[in-house]
Amino acid sequence: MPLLELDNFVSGYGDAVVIDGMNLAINEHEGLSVLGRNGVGKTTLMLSIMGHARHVGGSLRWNGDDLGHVPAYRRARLGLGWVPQERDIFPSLTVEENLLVAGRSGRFDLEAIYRLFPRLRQRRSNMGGKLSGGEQQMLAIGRTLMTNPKLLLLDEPFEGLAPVIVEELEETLQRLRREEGFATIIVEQRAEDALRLSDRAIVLDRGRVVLEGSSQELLADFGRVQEWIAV
Ligand SMILES: Nc1ncnc2c1ncn2[C@@H]1O[C@H](COP(=O)(O)OP(=O)(O)OP(=O)(O)O)[C@@H](O)[C@H]1O
Repeated sequence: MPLLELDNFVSGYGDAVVIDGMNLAINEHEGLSVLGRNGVGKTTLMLSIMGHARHVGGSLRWNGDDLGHVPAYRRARLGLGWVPQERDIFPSLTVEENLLVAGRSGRFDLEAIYRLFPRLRQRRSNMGGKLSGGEQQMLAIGRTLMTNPKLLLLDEPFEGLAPVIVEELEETLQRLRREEGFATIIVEQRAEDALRLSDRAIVLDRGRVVLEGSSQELLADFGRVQEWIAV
């Protein structure tokens, strides 16, 4: 049974439909990239999975259970770990406090996060608002890992970061997948980076899947992806 399954799923905001009949299944340990131009609905898909957009039709299942009427805060408790594009770090809490407020018992505790991101250990007493963009992103990921999720949803984790930091983060995300077996969904403008981090990808246009395939396949035939994502 898939970990997460969308069946003819429709969602949006108010009267506006953004995700328009999506079929998608993600298995445990699987990595999926969600690609597409600005405004095609990538973030809305993540927000819908987390319960922050209006569910209009179709179904959304988690481990086979219908999530349709489950409020957002309970979805996080069920093992859906969301790392928002805005990162949402508490600026007046320290790095360590930012991590501890999210903590729930499980494999990932403070020590595990500091092993994964040694830079956060060095910065443990710094205020969240005083971190560089890369450190903020590490903290955002670390904080979500503290909830011990089964599925990690990352919205443009590399946005605005220097290439050397992107490389460091990519390595860490690879390790997480390989060693910890996380299922991940990654929304990214940098399509090639995302494809290298995933098993499979979908390309969206106007709230629908217009292209899908294994990441290897799509990397080998990247021109087809670019037809849909080039601006
Ligand atoms: N809170 C909202 N209320 C109403 N419409 C919204 C809201 N957020 C997004 N939209 C609209 O939904 C559509 C899809 O936006 P979404 O942010 O999901 O796209 P995206 O593919 O993630 O783009 P980006 O790469 O710019 O983040 C857009 O037309 C956008 O204007």
